[in-house]
Amino acid sequence: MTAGRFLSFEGIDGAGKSSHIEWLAGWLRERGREVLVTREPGGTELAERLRELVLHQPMDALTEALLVFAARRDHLATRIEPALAAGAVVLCDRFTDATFAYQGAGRGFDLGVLATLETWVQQGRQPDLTVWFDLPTAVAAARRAAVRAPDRFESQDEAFFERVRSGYARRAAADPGRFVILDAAATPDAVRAQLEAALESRGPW
Ligand SMILES: Nc1ncnc2c1ncn2[C@@H]1O[C@H](COP(=O)(O)OP(=O)(O)O)[C@@H](O)[C@H]1O
Ligand SMILES: Cc1cn([C@H]2C[C@H](O)[C@@H](COP(=O)(O)OP(=O)(O)O)O2)c(=O)[nH]c1=O
Repeated sequence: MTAGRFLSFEGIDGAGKSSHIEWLAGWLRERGREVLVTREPGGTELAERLRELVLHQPMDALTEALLVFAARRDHLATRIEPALAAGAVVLCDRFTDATFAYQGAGRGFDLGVLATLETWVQQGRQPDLTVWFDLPTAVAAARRAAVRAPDRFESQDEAFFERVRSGYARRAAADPGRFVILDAAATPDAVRAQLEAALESRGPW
């Protein structure tokens, strides 16, 4: 049986992740792969309920970190691990790098506590590949303003998103073999071409 592959997609809000994940799912299905498209926080009934709270309910940074990891635990145990065991490619819109970027760098929450939670919850599981859609915060802000009402994160100021972007840069530097960095300020066609080239170079799929 074909081995499962776990891909995560990261970037500040408005970077273009959602727009490209569906395209990539089609690209993989054309190659005969079983694909699970999912997201965090979310991906299970319980985790989607926690997502609603995290995105809309006021809470402190520790509560926020515990809830995203609780959601992650349920998602990993009941959906991601079974899909990987069945040979699927899992495309996950955000994973633990987002926690280090948003709760860690963005909110200033203790990175050591996050690392402990990461170890407990993931028991060694990491994405095989993480695609970081990187772009200047002002470009992402302009895209967000054009399309949707902001949640608790999207309503943060530009300085917050600068910290989040730096947080992603540190995670990428610490694990360069796992990360692919895309220039997400490019046109949609150019972003897609970068993504396709990155995937081709990591095949066969
Ligand atoms: N490369 C791009 N150039 C211009 N606009 C884009 C690009 N990629 C996505 N968009 C638009 O920006 C907005 C945010 O994209 P989205 O995929 O929802 O981002 P994310 O999931 O990373 O928050 C959407 O309106 C989308 O159509
Ligand atoms: C996974 C995760 C997401 N988040 C935040 C980042 C995003 O602002 C928000 C939801 O992510 P996302 O699904 O990208 O939002 P949208 O559907 O609006 O594009 O949750 C964290 O703060 N920590 C986390 O661990």
